Amino acid sequence: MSTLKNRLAIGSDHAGFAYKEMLAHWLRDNGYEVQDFGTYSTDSVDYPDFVHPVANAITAGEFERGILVCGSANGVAITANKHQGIRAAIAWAPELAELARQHNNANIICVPERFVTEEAAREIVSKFLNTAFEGGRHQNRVSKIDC
Ligand SMILES: O=C(CO)[C@H](O)[C@H](O)[C@H](O)COP(=O)(O)O
Repeated sequence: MSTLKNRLAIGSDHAGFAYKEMLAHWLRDNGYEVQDFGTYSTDSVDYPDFVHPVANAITAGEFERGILVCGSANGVAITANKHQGIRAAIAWAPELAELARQHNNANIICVPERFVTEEAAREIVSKFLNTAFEGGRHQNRVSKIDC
């Protein structure tokens, strides 16, 4: 049964394509419903073209959480965070994904394909999906992000 909790939006540019494909297959094998917003090859593209649709789908309430992949994760994070209500965090280690959920209530995790292994990428995404926001003092801060 499809619930918002197990529906995920995923996107990448060409430099994140391989890991986006790997992560999408792995997540589907683990029971998630994954909508792939592209890109769909390693042909050079512009990451904003594939980030904005993911961010828009989340802010529209179609998904609670998203995964974005590019070479360094910088481009996809910078772009996603232009959207009100998006809290996109870069993580190159599982601990950073965990903190992004615990302290920042991140709703998008950005993975740097060119700087982490496939296994690390899966661990990062797993931490992102399986860590709760701590609220409390952190909620006061998160509530002040959108201007
Ligand atoms: O924004 C980025 C760099 O900080 C992303 O990592 C892109 O994937 C990267 O810029 C793509 O680089 P390329 O040389 O055009 O493959």
